[in-house]
Amino acid sequence: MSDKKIDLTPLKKAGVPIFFIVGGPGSGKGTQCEKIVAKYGLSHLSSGDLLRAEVKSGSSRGAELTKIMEAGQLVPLTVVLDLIKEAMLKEVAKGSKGFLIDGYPREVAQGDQFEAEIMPAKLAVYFEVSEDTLVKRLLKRAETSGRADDNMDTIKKRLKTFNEATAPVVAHYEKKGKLARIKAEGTVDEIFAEVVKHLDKAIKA
Ligand SMILES: Nc1ncnc2c1ncn2[C@H]1C[C@H](O)[C@@H](COP(=O)(O)OP(=O)(O)OP(=O)(O)O)O1
Ligand SMILES: Nc1ncnc2c1ncn2[C@H]1C[C@H](O)[C@@H](COP(=O)(O)O)O1
Ligand SMILES: [Mg+2]
Repeated sequence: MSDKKIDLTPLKKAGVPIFFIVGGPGSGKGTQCEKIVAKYGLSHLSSGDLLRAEVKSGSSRGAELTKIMEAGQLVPLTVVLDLIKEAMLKEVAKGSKGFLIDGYPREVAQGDQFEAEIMPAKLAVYFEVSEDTLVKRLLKRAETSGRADDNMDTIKKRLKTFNEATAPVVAHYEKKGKLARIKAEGTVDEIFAEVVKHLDKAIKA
């Protein structure tokens, strides 16, 4: 990352569809995105994965990012948005058919800034899952994930951040008529069947 302005012309010219994928920690965003990629061939960019890669790269801000993520808090908007822009540009250069932006927006301002600077999203897909289920899934994932934030202490903090900062995102896109609210307590395939209904409709529109 640098302070240089990112030239978004190729991304804007591509004009491909963009879907925001929103949900609490462990709601199944990554799991469903994998299935969407397999069916629709869209490019999947997870803001959390991009941040973890940035930490792994050993960049100067890695230590600062680790601290924020282990505290279950949100990293600054410009840091995430710049990582997403760079990743989108790389995908567009490879001929991307469209994007799943997983874990973004985490706060209303993130969505507004993304849409103002890049392009409006077609739809925000929201996976609605109870806190009990989220905790169960994350504790199970903790057995194998190696993720520093898959522990009870950080999970509680991530849920608090979700309720305070991200729940308003859901209301924001609902008000704009751009929200697909999907009850996501069932099996992966049951949830995916609902996802397909919404994506097919949005892609045709
Ligand atoms: N429908 C489901 N039923 C049971 N387990 C599921 C379901 N969907 C996903 N999982 C599992 C897979 C993972 O171990 C865990 C969390 O799913 P995952 O796709 O990683 O969530 P996520 O991407 O929303 O979480 P995070 O925000 O932490 O990255 O739950
Ligand atoms: N869009 C984001 N804004 C701020 N912080 C973010 C964003 N996406 C991820 N993060 C940080 C905070 C999260 O707790 C961790 C892990 O993200 P995840 O999507 O759960 O993998 O990264
Ligand atoms: Mg994920």
